[in-house]
Amino acid sequence: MNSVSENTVPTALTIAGSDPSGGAGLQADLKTFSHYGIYGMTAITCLTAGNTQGVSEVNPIDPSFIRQQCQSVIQDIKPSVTKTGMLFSKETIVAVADDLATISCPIVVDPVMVTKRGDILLSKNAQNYYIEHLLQLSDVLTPNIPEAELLTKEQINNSDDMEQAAKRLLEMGSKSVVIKGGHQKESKNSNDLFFDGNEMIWLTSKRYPTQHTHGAGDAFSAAISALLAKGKSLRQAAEQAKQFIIHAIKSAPGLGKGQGPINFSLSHHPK
Ligand SMILES: Nc1ncnc2c1ncn2[C@@H]1O[C@H](COP(=O)(O)OP(=O)(O)OP(=O)(O)O)[C@@H](O)[C@H]1O
Ligand SMILES: Cc1ncc(CO)c(N)n1
Repeated sequence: MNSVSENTVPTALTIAGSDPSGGAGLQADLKTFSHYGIYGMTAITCLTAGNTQGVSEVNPIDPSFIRQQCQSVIQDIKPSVTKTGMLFSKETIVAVADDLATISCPIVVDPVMVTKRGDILLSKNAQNYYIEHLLQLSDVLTPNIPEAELLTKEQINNSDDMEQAAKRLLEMGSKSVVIKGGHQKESKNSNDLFFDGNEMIWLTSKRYPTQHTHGAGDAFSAAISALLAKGKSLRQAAEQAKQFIIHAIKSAPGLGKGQGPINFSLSHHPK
């Protein structure tokens, strides 16, 4: 095998599903990487027929072909960071874990399972495969609240519960966690929680009265990934990604008939 040459620019590989409407999934990841000047690469896990109104169909890619895509990339261009998004099936989680175990770069695992609308993006009971195969490989785990509940098997009703869940997810194997707080619809705030086993930090924001947050979770995790690729610390990456997502939600372009995408063209936002 040829050795992988050193990169001239930071790079990021996303192992994720496709959202044809362009606001979520690998499309959100690539747009976010570009915002930060990161060269983005993809291994596609599934094709969704989805848009701002929901996901109507999922067409999974054969796990052996997902591995082939990963290998094509990593044997050629070294990722500075690797992120996982929608994996959809148990078989894909296991296949992707095998590839991640051989990669020497920070790994961001976004355990995509369920959207705010309730679309199921992971087959039933597959969360246990995340626990067995992916948690211990992740440098940063970025669940939303329902995903953190499914992983810890504990309900989250308030910020104390979020703090307990963060501690539990580290005990379960992840090196650090950012729990995304966007699902607390009754709250005035949309606060996320960062914990690396040492520092526990609330990433605070008011909750904007908007439904245009399609793909916000993907973009937030992608921004953390991009900032890690640029050499930021975990804490800096989480804090700066939070500012990015606040601006991207505030200036959403208002596209689509449902939950519209965020704004990926933040020319004035610091990178
Ligand atoms: N209405 C809102 N106002 C401000 N911030 C928000 C709002 N909704 C979500 N966020 C922020 O967006 C980011 C994504 O959080 P969320 O919990 O929605 O993730 P998610 O469910 O994975 O998203 P998705 O599945 O839509 O990609 C977090 O930083 C969260 O705080
Ligand atoms: C492909 C894909 N990945 C992730 C999400 C969650 O935002 C979505 N809606 N679609």
